[in-house]
Amino acid sequence: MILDQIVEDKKIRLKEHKNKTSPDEIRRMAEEQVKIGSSFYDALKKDQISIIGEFKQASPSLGKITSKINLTERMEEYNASVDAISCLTEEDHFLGNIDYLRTIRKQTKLPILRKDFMIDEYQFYEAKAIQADAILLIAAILDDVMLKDFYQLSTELGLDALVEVHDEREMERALKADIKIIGVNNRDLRDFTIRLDTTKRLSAMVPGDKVFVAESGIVTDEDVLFLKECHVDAFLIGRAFMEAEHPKELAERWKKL
Ligand SMILES: O=C(O)c1ccccc1NCC(=O)[C@H](O)[C@H](O)COP(=O)(O)O
Repeated sequence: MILDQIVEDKKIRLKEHKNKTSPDEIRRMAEEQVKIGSSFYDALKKDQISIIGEFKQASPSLGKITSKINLTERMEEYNASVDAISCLTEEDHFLGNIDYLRTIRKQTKLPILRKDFMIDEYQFYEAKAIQADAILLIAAILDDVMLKDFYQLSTELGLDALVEVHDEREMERALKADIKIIGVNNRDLRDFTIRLDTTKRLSAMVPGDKVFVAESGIVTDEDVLFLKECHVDAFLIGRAFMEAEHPKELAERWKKL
């Protein structure tokens, strides 16, 4: 499965990162950071629907999405219309980079989610050092012990954690670990098919005190209306915004629907 390949490539990248900035140094950098971004949790836990606008240049399912985007113009639109930013920092499959997140940080006080494949403590200190406000934990690549330990480490570092699940079993694991922010990825990572019905199916399991996020495959008004019926707190939107000339228009329309 693609996740196995991504994790293998991530291990190689991790070695490179650790050679460039040692674990001791990255911890020191993390400790020195003063928080700039607002709370990711608070941005999603509102009465109205929230939108997380993603920056991603490519993905395994879509290939290259954009040629060259004007980051400053995009950030002006995101700053005026979305509630949080998601920034891919994975290099090999999404063409992301931690420097990309650093650049975005300079242009916003909105909370930033570091979207990556977190498999090692080092990445959490790195996320803090580059001034991310939240990280993604993918249940499919973490066992229960790793999920618990990484969640605790995130909390200790003042990072919110969005825990991503794909099915009932992973949802049960997230609930058992008492995770506050749970996202359902509608993309089946075995064949990349999108089924928004996954959010609907799993919504029945989510207690009202959780922040519930629908991720992936949200591109039309009908998609937004369907997911609003599933009582989600937030949408995470990548492709539709990256391909739109003006993501602000889409975000404003979808909030009002
Ligand atoms: O999108 C992929 O191909 C993919 C493959 C393997 C792991 C994760 C993948 N996607 C990451 C995401 O979660 C999406 O970037 C995010 O939910 C936004 O999705 P979309 O709005 O469909 O671009």
